[in-house]
Amino acid sequence: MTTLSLTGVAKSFGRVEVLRDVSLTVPAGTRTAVVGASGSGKSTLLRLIAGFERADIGSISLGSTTLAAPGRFVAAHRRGIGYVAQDGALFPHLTVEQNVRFGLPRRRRDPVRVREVMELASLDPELAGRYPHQLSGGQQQRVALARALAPRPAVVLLDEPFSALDTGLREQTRQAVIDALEASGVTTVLVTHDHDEALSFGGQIAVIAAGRLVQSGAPAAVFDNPVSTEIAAFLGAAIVLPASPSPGGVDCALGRVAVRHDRTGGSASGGRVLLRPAQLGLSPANGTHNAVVEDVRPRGSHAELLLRTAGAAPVLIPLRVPAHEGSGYHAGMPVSVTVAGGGVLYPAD
Ligand SMILES: Nc1ncnc2c1ncn2[C@@H]1O[C@H](COP(=O)(O)OP(=O)(O)OP(=O)(O)O)[C@@H](O)[C@H]1O
Repeated sequence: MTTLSLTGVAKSFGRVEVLRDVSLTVPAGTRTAVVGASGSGKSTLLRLIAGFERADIGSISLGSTTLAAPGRFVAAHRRGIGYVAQDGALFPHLTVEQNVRFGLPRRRRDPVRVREVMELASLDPELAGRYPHQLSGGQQQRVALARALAPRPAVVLLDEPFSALDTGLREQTRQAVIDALEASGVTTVLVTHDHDEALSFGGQIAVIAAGRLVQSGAPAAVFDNPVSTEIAAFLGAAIVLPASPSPGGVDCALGRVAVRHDRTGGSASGGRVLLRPAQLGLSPANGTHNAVVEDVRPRGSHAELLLRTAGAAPVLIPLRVPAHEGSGYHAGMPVSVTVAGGGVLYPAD
């Protein structure tokens, strides 16, 4: 178990700056998910840690060993880092067992260790003699993980390892991989563009946007208090409403809301308040209303409602309700929306 640290890392390809001033610490034995939109620089970051690319400036270290810094570069195969690619990158002409064994140095190709890591990755011993094309996508990814874990690396890097799997298999494989990483206690970095995956992967999430690390911390803390409304929307459904100051909070189209976190620096002029759909309660209006149903779309187990807030500057709010509740609403119906808990206040646009 070793701590991975990046300090002030930057990388350009030609004139294109892909990463800028990235600093990140992944404590020994913990898991961090780096999440960002396509092209934000996630894979490049992993490739710099793995030693497949050289940083222009900054340093990367593992415990007390500097892997990369001005004037120093440890080659990829000497870093003690395991890498799992998007498609697993298994050798098609080798069996499962041979693929896993390949992860071990030539003189230490111990069959006991092969069996041990296969078990760690929840791979049935019966699969040992199969070839990659005889496995499901999820099994292939678990073989790739077993191969990466076999030599007991200090760090494992996972580059979108679940993105090619379909929904059910993805969930199942993700949990098997998390369990294997947990049991091996290896320091891990996952990159993904999927916010749910990132929020449920480990103890830390790091959000990257246009090559900059914009926020990092415990997943619940980052989700609860995003640095910007853009990051809030990237991490999950977000409702952002104009807000003016009022005693004990702010006034917005849904009424008075307490401020849970103030990101305006204490501005007395209000701004915009962020709420999450799970905070909203909906009922048919009984007397006063603060919104009107614009549209109802049944979606099997749930219904998607679009609400238009009442008042001078209406805002559209998408909301999900269970199917049996959705049938109680129709377009044009006045409704009462309540807000539980506070919001996060941001400066006006
Ligand atoms: N070897 C390279 N030469 C030139 N440009 C590159 C190279 N590798 C990456 N880039 C560019 O760097 C930017 C970031 O790429 P990167 O693959 O790191 O992003 P990403 O966040 O992993 O994206 P995705 O989720 O789509 O894989 C992109 O604009 C990409 O075109």
